[in-house]
Amino acid sequence: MSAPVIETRGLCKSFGPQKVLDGVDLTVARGESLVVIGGSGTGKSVLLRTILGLESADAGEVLLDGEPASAAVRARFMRDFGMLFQNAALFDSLPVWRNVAFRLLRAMPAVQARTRAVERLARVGLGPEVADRMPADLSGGMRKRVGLARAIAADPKVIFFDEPTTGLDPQRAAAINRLIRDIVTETGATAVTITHDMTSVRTIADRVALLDHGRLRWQGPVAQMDKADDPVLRAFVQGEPLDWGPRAATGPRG
Ligand SMILES: Nc1ncnc2c1ncn2[C@@H]1O[C@H](COP(=O)(O)OP(=O)(O)OP(=O)(O)O)[C@@H](O)[C@H]1O
Repeated sequence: MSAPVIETRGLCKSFGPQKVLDGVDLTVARGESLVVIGGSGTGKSVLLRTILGLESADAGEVLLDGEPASAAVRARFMRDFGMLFQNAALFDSLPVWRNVAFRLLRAMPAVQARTRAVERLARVGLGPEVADRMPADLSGGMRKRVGLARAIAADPKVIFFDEPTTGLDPQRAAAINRLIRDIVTETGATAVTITHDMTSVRTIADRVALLDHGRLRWQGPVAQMDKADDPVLRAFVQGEPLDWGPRAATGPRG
């Protein structure tokens, strides 16, 4: 069996006195679609950033393709990596096609990069007329599609999706979820998604990991998520309200 594409061992990260990651052991197998869920502020983004080397861990390690994530290993990993950012993170001064082709333009002539960008736009349901528009002229759903086209432009083997449905209405969110699932299946890419949108989880995930209080509290195939008897997972999946009121310390949940 090949080494996991991503593995974290005992990953810890604090900000001042706040312990955000407290020994996270995570593996992502080649070709699987893992969705990391957890409440707001539970450290999902910090976990992603630490895997990518944008934050340094206080303890523990990250392995990429089975090797400790040195600068050289990260550089190799990033060559086959694509990411859809939460707010699509498009460059507002560049037309759509240049956003999509941003990395391609370093590797091929502009004409070829533009052709590829138009193909990728088509894959996410956007016509060639969108290629020359500016990001500011697009709706939120279109921007997200452009972000997705950019994420897949260079045929990545690993794709991260950071809150892919944030800011979209339910129908556009469902369309993005479907696109992500289809693209991941088609390309065989390894995918890691962070979200608290349960519709995304059900559409995108092969496997689910619940982050809670700095640790992975539950992991398993998406099909087992509804049968699991972990109370924190159940509360999250069913969207039970958090108790923030004055009774929270002493009274029942509610
Ligand atoms: N650079 C930083 N400096 C200080 N605190 C930080 C920093 N980055 C994150 N944190 C804190 O770490 C905690 C986890 O943040 P993180 O963004 O990972 O949460 P999240 O699970 O992704 O939340 P959400 O679902 O709301 O995006 C939060 O309390 C946040 O304030």
